[in-house]
Amino acid sequence: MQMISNDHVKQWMNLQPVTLSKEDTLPETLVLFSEIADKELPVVENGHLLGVITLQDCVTYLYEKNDILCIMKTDYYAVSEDFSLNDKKTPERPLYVLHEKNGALEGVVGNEEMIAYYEYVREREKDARQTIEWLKLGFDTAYEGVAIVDEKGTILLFNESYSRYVGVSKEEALGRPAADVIENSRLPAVLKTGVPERSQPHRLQGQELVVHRLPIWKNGQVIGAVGILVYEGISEIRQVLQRMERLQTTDKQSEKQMSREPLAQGPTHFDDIIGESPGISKAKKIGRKASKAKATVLITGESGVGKEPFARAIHEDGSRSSGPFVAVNCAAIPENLLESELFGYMQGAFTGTRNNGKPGKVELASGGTLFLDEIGDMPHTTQAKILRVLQEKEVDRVGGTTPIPVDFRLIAATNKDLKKQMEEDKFREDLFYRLHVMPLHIPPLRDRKQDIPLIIADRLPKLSEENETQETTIEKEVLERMFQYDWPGNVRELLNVLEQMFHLCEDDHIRLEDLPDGFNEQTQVTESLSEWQERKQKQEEKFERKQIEKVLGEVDGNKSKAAKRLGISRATLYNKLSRFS
Ligand SMILES: Nc1ncnc2c1ncn2[C@@H]1O[C@H](COP(=O)(O)OP(=O)(O)OP(=O)(O)O)[C@@H](O)[C@H]1O
Repeated sequence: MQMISNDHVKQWMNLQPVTLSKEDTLPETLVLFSEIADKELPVVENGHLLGVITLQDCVTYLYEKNDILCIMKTDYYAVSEDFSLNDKKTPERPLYVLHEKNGALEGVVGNEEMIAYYEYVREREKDARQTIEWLKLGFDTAYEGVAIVDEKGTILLFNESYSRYVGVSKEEALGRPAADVIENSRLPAVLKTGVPERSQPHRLQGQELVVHRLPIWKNGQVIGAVGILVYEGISEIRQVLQRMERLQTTDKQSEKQMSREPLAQGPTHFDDIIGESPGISKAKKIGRKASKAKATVLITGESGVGKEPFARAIHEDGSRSSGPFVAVNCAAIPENLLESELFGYMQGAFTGTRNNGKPGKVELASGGTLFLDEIGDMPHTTQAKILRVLQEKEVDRVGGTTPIPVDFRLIAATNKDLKKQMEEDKFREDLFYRLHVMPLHIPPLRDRKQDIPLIIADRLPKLSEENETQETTIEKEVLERMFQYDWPGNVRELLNVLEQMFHLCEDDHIRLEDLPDGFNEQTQVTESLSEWQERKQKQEEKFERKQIEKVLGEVDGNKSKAAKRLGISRATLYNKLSRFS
């Protein structure tokens, strides 16, 4: 039995159309024409269609003939009730729907019915467009990466998440064979076998993922396949399992230990570096590649963007992960101590040293990674020495005579413009090119504000967990205000602001009034670093003051007890109180 769809004439035909009988005259017929929108009328006898009279003929022969049968035509447009109005270009003339078996006239689809049908089609298309829009949005918002290929394995659809996972833009991917775009793709194999592959581990860009590969069957044939990346990484599943384990463990102490350890250090794997913006995804893609290579990586980006997490992730993801990760902040160590810190010193190298000498960080990094942070602040003479170490692969301890072989991978980072520094003769050109083998730039937070909610969603539950409080929530308006802000201190500032608000807020809910002062000015804040530092200092003072007042309240104003609780001396407490007053 044929299913009747909304396009079939049966749904639209007029069951009581205006009809003529054999006895009708031409003048009577003309009067009827004036009442209808069609230019043709059916002549019916005993429910059967004898023929049709056209308006044109009726007018032409009005004064010559009276009998309609003389001008009746039989070349009418007859269809059965399952005729689809969507199938062919619908004729301008009425459609006469005849019963398939007995040929009786069942109804007519004239002008009015066609107008109603077109109106319905327009509405349906509008709905379809809206549905497609929603599907597209949902497709791109989905956390899972989804790719759809046709029977030849050509990519037809590719969502944002997939694009992020494989680091290829949609424009580049669409229309290309899946095997060219997706590393080790098994979608072509699934197209061949037609057998779904569910929950399979898959390595993509050095990242472990769980994937489903599902063939699409239609009318008994595989017409395509869907690839779904389910989790951002197997490490995420591990994290979920760890979280569950943590919930189950009764030993609270070890529970705290487990949750605090990674927090104190920050992200150490690419999966833990939060952000899905194109900028951070690109940086992660380069970082993953870098972890597989041996070349020196130069990480650039403003202060607080997360250069150290990237350096750690490159180390952890690479072949040297079992070796040490040794970090040196070149800006934090006084110039005269930097060389002995980096290269070590021999016994008696300095007057007053009684020990047996000390290995430097370069030596300590042997078998692992040396991370030289703020390399732009390294003095010229030290730059020459580090260059020699890189070229010769051996280090001379200060005061030593025999070079010591070293084998380390170097990752350098800076928030300075090294090219400009070279022009100003502050940075050695030869060292720059030695470092600039795999450049990795981390964009500032203001250029990837879509990462803000993700960082908050990651950090806030951890703060609650660390502080053993109820899960803290945040008002949407606070996020909106955060989107308007420029974040000169980048992720570091965001984490700092979040922590302040976490401690200040009432009833475990962060509201607009908990935002530090700078945010409550409606104007866009674009401030210099020094202005930011000054404002940050004020915020910290405000926060400190609130903390002290809170503790003083808890100990009924007893300053000795308060100092003890705050972990500071009484003198420091008095000092702070006098500064606040
Ligand atoms: N994408 C991120 N996801 C989670 N935490 C992040 C991210 N980016 C940065 N952080 C955290 O933000 C803080 C600041 O980052 P970090 O110290 O690495 O910045 P930096 O670029 O090295 O700054 P500086 O140039 O001042 O050394 C750290 O606690 C780091 O763990």
